[in-house]
Amino acid sequence: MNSLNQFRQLTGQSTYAENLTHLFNAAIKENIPIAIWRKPAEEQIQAICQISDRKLQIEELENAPEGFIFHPFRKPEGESRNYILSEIELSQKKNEFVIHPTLQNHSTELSAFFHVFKELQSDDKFKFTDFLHSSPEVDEDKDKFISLVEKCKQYISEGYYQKIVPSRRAKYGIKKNFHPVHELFKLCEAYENAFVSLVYMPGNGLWIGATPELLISTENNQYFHTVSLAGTQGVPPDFDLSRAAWRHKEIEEQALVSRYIVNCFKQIRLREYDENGPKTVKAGNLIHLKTSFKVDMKATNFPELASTMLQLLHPTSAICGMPMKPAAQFLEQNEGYDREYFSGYLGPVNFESSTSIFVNLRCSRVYRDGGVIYAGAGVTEYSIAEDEWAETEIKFRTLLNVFESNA
Ligand SMILES: C=C(O[C@@H]1C=C(C(=O)O)C=C[C@H]1O)C(=O)O
Repeated sequence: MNSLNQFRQLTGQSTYAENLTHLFNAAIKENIPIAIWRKPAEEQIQAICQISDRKLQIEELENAPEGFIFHPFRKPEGESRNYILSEIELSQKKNEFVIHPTLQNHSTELSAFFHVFKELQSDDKFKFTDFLHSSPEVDEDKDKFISLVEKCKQYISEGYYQKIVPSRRAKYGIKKNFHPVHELFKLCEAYENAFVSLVYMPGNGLWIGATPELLISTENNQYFHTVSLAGTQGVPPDFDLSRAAWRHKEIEEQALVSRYIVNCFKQIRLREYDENGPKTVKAGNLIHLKTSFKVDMKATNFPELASTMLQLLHPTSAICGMPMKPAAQFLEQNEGYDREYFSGYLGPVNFESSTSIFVNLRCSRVYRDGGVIYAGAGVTEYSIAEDEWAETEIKFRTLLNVFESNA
């Protein structure tokens, strides 16, 4: 029997949640990259994994094979991969495995993988945490973050910067029955407008998140989109968006991000774009200000706009600061830890003629003994340090409220 039929037999009787859980467990056990995601306002979850050992570093999105980009905040040195090739696909729509033709020469690996998958179908003792590293030391000192914000403000008032986005991280415990795939389903249910993701990359760990921030997207090689998202307020669950009121600080902070995007368009002499906003949008327990930008790549004759803008935009002033290079250097010298994939970018590339790449916010890395959660806050000359601390606390709640719920 060929591998594909073997797989069909294995999955035919199970629900999508069961198949996805076993696929995830098999990927963790075999130490192979896997990405599982659900796009904003869509119902279907999608999963891909890569069993061949090709290590791709993708820069040009337009000609990339179907896959998932997973890129850290800082550009990694040397030859590290930032891409998961779609070799085995499991979509919620079909609930059946699709094996890509590129795997034809890898039948030994494929059979070995099926074998592990099959074993795991009847192994209720499997613990994904056994295959992860232990969590690092994390400095959660409030005073240190407050003085970092004060230092940002001081440098801003001296005229070196207009905005800096310092961040911090905190540890949390995970329940005994915590399983990332189950948590992913809960996040999809709780945050229908978020890009929900679960990614495992050998050597770079396991990441889960529900981000509100699009970095770039393209549809049918015709329309390009990006957004500027900034300004944050915590709101109750039934908050009426029309009642949102914004202070000068947030309006200016978000306008800076929009200006940054417009400047990127200017650099490449792109003059025709639609700009819509700023509007108030809800992201779980928070509201933000958002402006959307849209470009017709055919009419403007910019077929490589997505790759070009990805290089120019990241890291945007929503997550790093303005001007970008000195702000990145300031963070490197003063933030006191490596952000890794937090505020990097991630998303599916060239799936059904569309690419959707998001900023990795409201995310957490899961370790053997618990999780580490990340959040940042935009600091301008009008910031109050205590408020920025409170903002990072409520950003943590986006994931933690879901992880702590018993659903
Ligand atoms: C940095 C984060 O969020 C970014 C910063 C925001 C702000 O400073 O108000 C708002 C949305 C995001 O662009 C985060 O969620 O950690």
